[in-house]
Amino acid sequence: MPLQESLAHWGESLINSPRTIIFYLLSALFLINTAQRIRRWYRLWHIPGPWICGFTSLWLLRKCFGPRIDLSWKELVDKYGPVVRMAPNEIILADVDELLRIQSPRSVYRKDDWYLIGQINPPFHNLLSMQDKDVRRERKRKITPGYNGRGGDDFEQGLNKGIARWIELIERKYLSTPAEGKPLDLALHSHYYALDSLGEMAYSRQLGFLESDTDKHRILETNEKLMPVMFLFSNFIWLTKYLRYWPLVLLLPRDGDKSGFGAIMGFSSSIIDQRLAELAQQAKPKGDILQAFINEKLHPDALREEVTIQFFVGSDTTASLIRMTFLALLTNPRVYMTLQSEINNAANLSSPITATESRQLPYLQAVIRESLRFYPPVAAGVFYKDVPAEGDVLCDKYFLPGGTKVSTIAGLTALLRDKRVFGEDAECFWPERWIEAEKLLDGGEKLRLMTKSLDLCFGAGQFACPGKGIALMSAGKVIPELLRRYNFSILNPAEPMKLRGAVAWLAHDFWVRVEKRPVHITTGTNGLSESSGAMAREA
Ligand code: HEM
Repeated sequence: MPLQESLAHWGESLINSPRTIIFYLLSALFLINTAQRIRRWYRLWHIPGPWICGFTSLWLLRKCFGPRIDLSWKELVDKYGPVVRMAPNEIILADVDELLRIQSPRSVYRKDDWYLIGQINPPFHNLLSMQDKDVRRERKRKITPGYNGRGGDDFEQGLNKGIARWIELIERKYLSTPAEGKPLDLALHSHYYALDSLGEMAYSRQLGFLESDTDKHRILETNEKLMPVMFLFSNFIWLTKYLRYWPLVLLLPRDGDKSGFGAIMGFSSSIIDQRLAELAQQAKPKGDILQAFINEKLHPDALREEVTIQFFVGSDTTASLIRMTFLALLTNPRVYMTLQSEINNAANLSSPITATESRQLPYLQAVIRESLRFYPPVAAGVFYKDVPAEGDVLCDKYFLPGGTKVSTIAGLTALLRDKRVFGEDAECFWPERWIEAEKLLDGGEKLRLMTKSLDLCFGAGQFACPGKGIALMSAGKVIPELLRRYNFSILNPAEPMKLRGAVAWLAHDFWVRVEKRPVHITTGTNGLSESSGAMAREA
């Protein structure tokens, strides 16, 4: 009896004390959480990686706040091998053949919810944010002709206008003399150039960044603030889903915004409406990307999404390629001088240099390839693909159950600095490696291996970037045109540029001094003379 009584008393006190109830509830939650974590750890226990990454995403979270997450991923690959666990369900893959296999047109891997960060205008989707394989294939089929220049216009016309405006701006405001220095921020201006020339190629309009020399609609300022947030969200997919709901949806750009990419969206919408109205009045079709999309009978909603996404994915990346090439040149005087003399010695170059001429300058092409290798423009993005439901085996060794997220970009920096492929000096910027590889008497094998890795900068197979040709043409024309006209030097050698990886590279304060070179440029086939101001204004 006394025992029964004391047990009943103990039971009562357990239930009656609120503190005790809270204690038991918290303990139960803790046990459930621990059990879940152990279950998640066990799913991929056989994948190498830091032990903490098997239980929590804290490692990834911490790296998201650092400036160079790509180098942290490389360290993991160097230490653990080509398949590494970086979070409980997230894998880095750094094997070229496996990356090509899982992205091939027949692969049943699909885009993960990570791509929802590319859905700039919910509920509508663009090619980047679409996940359904069949819907994507159909959309890509329709938009590819536009990216390949089948709108009719030569993309070069648009690029020439962008180049002319940049030169006109330099001549007007940024030419330094021994008596006076006029610093120019190459980080900012390369982005202005990328946006302006995309405006020309996408819908034959100038966006006016270079002409006004301002961050119109505060696009870049907003981008700079938004990208780190998006980057953080993109690594925590469950958060990304909430981005579609109030109040987080307010962070996303919206058609009609006065600033940020929403302003470009609004501008694109009005241009599309105007173009459709003109065509209805039998106006002569233009030859730009928009026209190519219209020719493929894209719905007006799809037109708006596909035209606008180009500015999100095409401007940061192209600007990054241009500015990182300049950074590499200005910090390697020998490479800089070799390239300048190749340009000086090339006979009868047009002005601006045509895409064909640019492709015929071997050292320039080697410099651009090396710049892509050394600073891949999207090396800080994960671009997860989901393992199909039946699971998959990577590198003949590692079984991944269905639903595991495999990053097809996180392994890129490790691959592009792999000494077995790029040589013992893979950690150095050295364009000659591409020229030397071409000379080897190995039937082109080494060059093929190097190029196979490098091409992964643009994704592959069914996910490959359709803007690759535009980006390479854009950089291939503007870089030599600026180098033949001006001498550039870095103003702050200790920290030439402020850089932070957040999917793309956020760069600012790349201050340089620009001086006119004593070279004579004859008016070439494209009509850009030494004084290009008149042409820029006409354009
Ligand atoms: C150096 C410049 C560029 C680089 C390195 C680059 C790289 C990439 C990468 C890695 C992807 C993602 C592949 C994946 O999902 O796995 C991508 C997708 C895409 N890029 Fe680019 N890009 C560049 C320039 C451009 C330009 C200039 C445009 C447009 C004018 C563009 C348009 C797109 C589009 C629409 C997609 C989505 C493709 C799809 O989902 O099938 N990109 N790009």
